[in-house]
Amino acid sequence: MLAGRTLSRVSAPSTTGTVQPVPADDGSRRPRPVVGVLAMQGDVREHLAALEAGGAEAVLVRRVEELAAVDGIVLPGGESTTMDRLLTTFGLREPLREAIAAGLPAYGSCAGMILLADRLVEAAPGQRTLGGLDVVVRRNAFGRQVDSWEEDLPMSGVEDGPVRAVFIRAPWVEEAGEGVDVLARVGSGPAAGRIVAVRQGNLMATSFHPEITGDTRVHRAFVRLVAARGGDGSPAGAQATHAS
Ligand SMILES: NC(=O)CC[C@H](N)C(=O)O
Repeated sequence: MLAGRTLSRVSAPSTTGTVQPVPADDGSRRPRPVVGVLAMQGDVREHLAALEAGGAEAVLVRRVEELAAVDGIVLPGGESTTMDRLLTTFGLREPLREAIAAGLPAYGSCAGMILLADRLVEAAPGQRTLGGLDVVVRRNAFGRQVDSWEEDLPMSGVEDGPVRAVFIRAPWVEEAGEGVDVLARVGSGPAAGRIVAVRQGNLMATSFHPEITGDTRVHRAFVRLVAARGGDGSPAGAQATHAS
């Protein structure tokens, strides 16, 4: 899918008359991966902008056909119980769950982390997740006194200094399975030491919202993960074709 898009969109005739690809913005010749943002509810626009700035072609995903066309997907911040209901209404729950289980790279921020968790503490009655991450996530973990919290946190896989972590009625990872890499923990305050960013294979999640800070390094890290999957011999996009 990636190669096809490049040829149709960014090819230009050279002076010798042969067709040569135009290098991408970052100077590499790799095409931009197509990354969807689940657009049921939440801060969809912020993720679209951060993904575009982070080197992806960002598209909305509301329907199964749109899901089948992406190389990776972002599950935004918002309200996980509402997204849970809308996933069923839009007929996306099973296709998305299957695509993630089959290896579609996914990044969840805040409510998105909740959607990716295999197990929840403080779930709303009847609330379901898509799963994929071998973690226990506690919803609204910071409690009433620390409803929102901001801190600069070092995050592994993100170079050039700490990221501004903005927590809004945020979850944290209460337990992480053996295959889960912890990327960041809260550094101070009552929640010090709590796990707030993780990666497991093609899945990433943060309790915080990098999409609202103007710092695109976390999205860039996810776009690299998506691009690596497409470029490592596995057919990019193939993971989602079963969903159509
Ligand atoms: N900012 C957020 O995404 C908050 C998550 C919200 N508390 C939930 O359970 O979905």
